Amino acid sequence: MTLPPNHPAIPTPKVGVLLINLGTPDAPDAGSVRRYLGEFLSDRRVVELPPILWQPILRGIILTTRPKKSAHAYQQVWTDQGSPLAFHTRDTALALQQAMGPGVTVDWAMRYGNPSIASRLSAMKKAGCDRILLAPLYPQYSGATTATANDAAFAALKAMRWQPAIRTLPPYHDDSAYIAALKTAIDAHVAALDFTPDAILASFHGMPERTLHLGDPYHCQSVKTVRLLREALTLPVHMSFQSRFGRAKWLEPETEATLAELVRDGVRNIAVVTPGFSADCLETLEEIALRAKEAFLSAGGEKFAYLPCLNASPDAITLYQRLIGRELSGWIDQPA
Ligand SMILES: C=CC1=C(C)c2cc3[nH]c(cc4nc(cc5[nH]c(cc1n2)c(C)c5CCC(=O)O)C(CCC(=O)O)=C4C)c(C)c3C=C
Ligand SMILES: [Fe+2]
Ligand SMILES: [Fe+2]
Repeated sequence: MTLPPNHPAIPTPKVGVLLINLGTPDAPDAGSVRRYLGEFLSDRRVVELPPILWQPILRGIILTTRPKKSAHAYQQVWTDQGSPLAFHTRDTALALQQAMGPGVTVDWAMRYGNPSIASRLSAMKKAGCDRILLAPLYPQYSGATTATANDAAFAALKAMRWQPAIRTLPPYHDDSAYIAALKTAIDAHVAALDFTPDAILASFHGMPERTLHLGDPYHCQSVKTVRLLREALTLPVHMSFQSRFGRAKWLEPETEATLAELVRDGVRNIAVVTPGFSADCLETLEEIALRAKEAFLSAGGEKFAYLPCLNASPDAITLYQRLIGRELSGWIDQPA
């Protein structure tokens, strides 16, 4: 049968993996930060208030005051490669592509800002990917991170006549490969320090406390990660939540308050890790490595080290190959 002239060419089927992270402004200036925060904080998975109440506060107060302050913070961590969150996520995709070989197409996208999930899904589709694994890089599941990343992907698929088949990466907070990657990285970073920490503090991004009561598993999954880390590491491991936003009650204990309390309990030398972040970003490099350090030292602490996220390290690539290879079972001949 001859195909009609407008019939789409049928490409050779390919498997794709889309790594997804939160998103970041395009530049560290107030205008770019305002655009980014406007999109991020209008997501009802992030701020769970009726738009009729929230949008006037967002547009009238937050977006008129916060972008300038946040832009200043971004300037302190920005590099010649751009925003750390973006370039670490890009480097992770490039290294994973190398590791997985040409049988799988690995790409990356951001939930807010660029490159958008819709644009990368469309590019993958054009490149012939008919089976795509969405991989939100959040070890602990939350509606505000994992679910909204998948929502954005499904919203983009809604506009496609011929959709690829989709799978999504489950949370990996208690996966032995994740705990092993964290342990290897933490042990190596601690061994390279010029002091021996009295303790480790694992600081997770906070969430409004009501999300826990409404059934979001983020808090419990973070607690389980810490329990498993305690079993894997020799140093004592404490836990806290950072990055408070707004007036509601957030998960406790809060990071800076915990650091001050640790000093009161006699801890002088500390190493802080952020196992809930797959890549270093504003919240780790500015809030922890700069501001929390300052708070710890002013409270009477003596030595503070921030240990980097897994980023695109060989440990991270081994981890993602394992997690992703498992989810691609039946889609590729041999799980990676
Ligand atoms: C209601 C507000 C927020 C919720 C809920 C929230 C959850 C949440 N966020 C991350 C990871 C990241 N957040 C980052 C920045 C950031 N987060 C909020 C607010 C909420 N986050 C704001 C306003 C900002 C922007 C910076 C600022 O103005 O202070 C980032 C870093 C982005 C970057 O560009 O580097 C990450 C990563 C998680 C994991 C999470 C829930 C579990
Ligand atoms: Fe956040
Ligand atoms: Fe912050």
